[in-house]
Amino acid sequence: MAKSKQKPQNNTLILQQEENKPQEQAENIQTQQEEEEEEKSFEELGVDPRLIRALSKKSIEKPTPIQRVAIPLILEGKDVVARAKTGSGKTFAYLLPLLQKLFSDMPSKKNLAPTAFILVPTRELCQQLYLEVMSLIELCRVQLKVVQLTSAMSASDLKTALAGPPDVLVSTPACIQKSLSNGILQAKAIQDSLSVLVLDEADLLLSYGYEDDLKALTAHVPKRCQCLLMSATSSTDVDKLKKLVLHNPYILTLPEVGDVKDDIIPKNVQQFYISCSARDKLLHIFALLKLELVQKKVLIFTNTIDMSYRLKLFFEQFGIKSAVLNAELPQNSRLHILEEFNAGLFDYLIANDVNQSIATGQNDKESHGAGKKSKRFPKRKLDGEFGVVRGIDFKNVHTVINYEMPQSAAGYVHRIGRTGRAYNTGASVSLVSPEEMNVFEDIKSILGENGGEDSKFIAPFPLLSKNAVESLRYRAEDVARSVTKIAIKESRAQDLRNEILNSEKLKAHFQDNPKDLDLLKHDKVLSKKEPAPHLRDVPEYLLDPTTQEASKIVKLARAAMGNTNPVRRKGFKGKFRSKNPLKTFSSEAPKRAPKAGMKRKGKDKDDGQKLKKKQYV
Ligand SMILES: Nc1ncnc2c1ncn2[C@@H]1O[C@H](COP(=O)(O)OP(=O)(O)OP(=O)(O)O)[C@@H](O)[C@H]1O
Repeated sequence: MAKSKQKPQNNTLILQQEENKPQEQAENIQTQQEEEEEEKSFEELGVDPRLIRALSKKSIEKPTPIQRVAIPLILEGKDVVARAKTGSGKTFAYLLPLLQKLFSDMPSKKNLAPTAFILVPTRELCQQLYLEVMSLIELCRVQLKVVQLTSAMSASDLKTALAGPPDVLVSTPACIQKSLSNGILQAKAIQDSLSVLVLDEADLLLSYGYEDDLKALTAHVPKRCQCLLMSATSSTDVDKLKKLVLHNPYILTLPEVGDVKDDIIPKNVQQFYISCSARDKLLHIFALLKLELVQKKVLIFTNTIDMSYRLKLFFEQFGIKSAVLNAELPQNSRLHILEEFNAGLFDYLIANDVNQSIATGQNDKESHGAGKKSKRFPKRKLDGEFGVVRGIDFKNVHTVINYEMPQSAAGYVHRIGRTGRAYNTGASVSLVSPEEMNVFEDIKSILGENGGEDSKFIAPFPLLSKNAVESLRYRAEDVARSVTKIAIKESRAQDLRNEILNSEKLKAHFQDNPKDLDLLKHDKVLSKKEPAPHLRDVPEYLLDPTTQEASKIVKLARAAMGNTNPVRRKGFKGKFRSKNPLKTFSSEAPKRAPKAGMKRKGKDKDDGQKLKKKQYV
């Protein structure tokens, strides 16, 4: 297959890879697009007015570069591979034309399988995507049936979901394979009905272990089916998938995606680092948060689940409320934590993004051990379909903190990509210990650093002075000592038990009230030891003027961005109390967590204790 010449455009590089098309034609496409595409509106791209109105209700007015190029091609029915950085709007780039096609060619009543499959690597993405599609359809007031499959579904659930059949199916490849092998989905029906196949987050599909599932499916994908492949990075896995499913695709690559520096990280994300010993990391993160030197909301990454709980327990002693998200929690809880965080119910989320099943080589993607209970104690199996970072659209994250460095540049890119989404700005702060310097140097060089020199792209964090850090050392170290291994173990087990109980109730409740979120709090206090009141505030005499100034600047910037209040979802509160099946929990329903530094009265001192009582009576 001959590759055509590469030619950079304003925002997009198009590589034409069609065997049958002469080079000349490829270039014509480039030139034409070069002139026209730059400032096109959704309307000019040919997007259906109903979809444009729906986007407008989501405050989305103009297309992103990848959308400008991809939408017309997909509307024309072309196979497309789109590679664009995280947060560049790839989802709408395929979803808008896909839905538009379904609006105009209403699927045939004779279809025995869905018209469109959207395959993603994790359940979190399935859920997020499903909600996105549903919300567009509702806003457009069009009758289309969309379902998501999860591997927790029994054969009869799958059968019910696929009855009809739905027009759009959102799933992981494993669930499709399960349905095929159970005879719930017929290969012949797929051959007759499938018109569009989307592989989203394609760079991750193979690394999550779906190669065999995909091969089994692609054997039945008809030649006429339009195939779309979306990816944040380019890799051999993407190439493999491309060969597996696509016929003469148009390859769209934003120039940012590649192997040069200011590439895959959005330009609107400022990257910083702080160099400190592993032992001093707690002290530094405490200073960053307590002195308010970073903008909220903050997403904090660790490499182990225990470290996430260590941080949470440490923060609690200073009145900083946070929630932990990890692969061992039940799926409903994880989805709910994500939704609450996105809705602005708490400001600090501590996430662990190491995919243990991949790390240990164990293929656990069909397992739901986290949701199973042994008689005495929940069995801690990790969920291999869990994807906390990859592709998840965290809303309004202004700062990403790498409390521990990721293992690879790709991991770094995916973590940092959770802020600065679309046209927003964001910042990242990486705490780098001497032991992590090698991986940090690798990341810098892969991102285009010129060896050894101080980074222009990942700069030293300027707002935290040595004095400010040292003034907090005593209290930070004192509290750090109290967060023992046993305390971490107990809290982790307690959180898991709570969440398993919650998860059952959540599942039942959300089946009836899919929009209710305000049910359970995930940022509840886990410490047995009550936080000492004097630790909640940093006394004035400990603050040096430079730090106070820095903190003011951050606050001013936040105010200028209109980010002083947490984002709350419309219609979020009080709608369901009367028929809330979680009555036992309603008294625990999230009051706003007190702002850091605000004193609380004795009554709501220990939410963890109260919750425990309610749950175990
Ligand atoms: N044209 C647009 N204008 C403003 N915001 C947009 C636009 N298109 C998408 N968005 C928003 O940008 C955010 C990121 O979009 P999306 O999740 O599609 O990015 P992505 O490229 O798929 O990222 P990732 O590779 O991390 O999955 C979403 O919140 C989405 O609603």
